[in-house]
Amino acid sequence: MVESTPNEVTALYGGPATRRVRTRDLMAAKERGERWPMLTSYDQYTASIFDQAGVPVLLVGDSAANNVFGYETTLPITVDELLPLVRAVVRATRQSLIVGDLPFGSYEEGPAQALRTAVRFMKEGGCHAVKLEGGRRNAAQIAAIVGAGIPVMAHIGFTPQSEHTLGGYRVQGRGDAADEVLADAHAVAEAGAFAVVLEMVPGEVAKRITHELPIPTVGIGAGPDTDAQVLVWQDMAGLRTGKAPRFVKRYADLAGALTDATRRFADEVRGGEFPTAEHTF
Ligand SMILES: Nc1nc(=O)c2c([nH]1)NC[C@@H]1CN(c3ccc(C(=O)N[C@@H](CCC(=O)O)C(=O)O)cc3)CN21
Ligand SMILES: CC(C)C(=O)C(=O)O
Ligand SMILES: [Mg+2]
Repeated sequence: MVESTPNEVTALYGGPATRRVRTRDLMAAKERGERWPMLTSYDQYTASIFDQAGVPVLLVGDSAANNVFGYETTLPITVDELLPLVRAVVRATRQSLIVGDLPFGSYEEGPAQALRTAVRFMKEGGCHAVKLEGGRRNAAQIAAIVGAGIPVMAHIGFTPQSEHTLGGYRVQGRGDAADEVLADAHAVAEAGAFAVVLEMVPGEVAKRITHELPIPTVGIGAGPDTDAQVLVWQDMAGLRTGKAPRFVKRYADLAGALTDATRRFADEVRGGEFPTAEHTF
């Protein structure tokens, strides 16, 4: 058993904490059978809100490519573009564990490149762990980064950085292909990953992986039986409009709220109702 203090429990339940969540707290939560939430964050205000709301793990995802910078896919984003967002999220938080997502092209060349990039994320980004995509094919990269004392979150199943090989946004591991995803899951755990994201994997496959692996599984489109669940925050809060993936649940209508606020501000400026004396020096 991994030891846990009451503080660790409250952090994962979403209550007040006096210190950062650590990877061993997530392992302890798995052993207690507790599920936990994870969200992406790319800026100080959302980071601070999610941290205070008790989300134990925040991911500064390479999905900033499409959700911040307006690229079509995650492929174009660079380390230099993502690192300032990592720094912002780290500075704005006190209890969440911050994971930095290694961009496409920053780790595939081999363990040396992967370690060099991971070290930049820790030194310049100040995050507490890094994440990279790929199972067996990147197990050596995971082992090299972990060997240097940097916690790694793996990401298997549908890996957006390889969408052109996978043939688009498609569920991975259906039927016979389940063995491939299982082999990837065991490979990343053996390489030393502290957790693994399972993206768009059949629920039964994700359930089996979750039972077989000693490390926490984080599902996105992987059903209800993973140890944790992650969503892109703009999907969760309804800031992003348009058709969302089937695995998304919207918990707010931020796009609607912001559109309404914007229209009222614009109307009041046009009508001479803003500013008034109270806004004037
Ligand atoms: N805003 C946002 N949310 C995400 O979940 C997300 C990103 N961005 N960017 C990086 C990747 C890309 N991801 C995606 C993007 C789209 C689908 C999607 O359109 N899925 C459809 C089609 C599935 C199918 O064809 O079988 C779905 O209905 O789920 C899935 C995952 C997940 N990640
Ligand atoms: C969807 C999560 C797991 C991710 O990798 C990202 O947001 O970049
Ligand atoms: Mg990502």
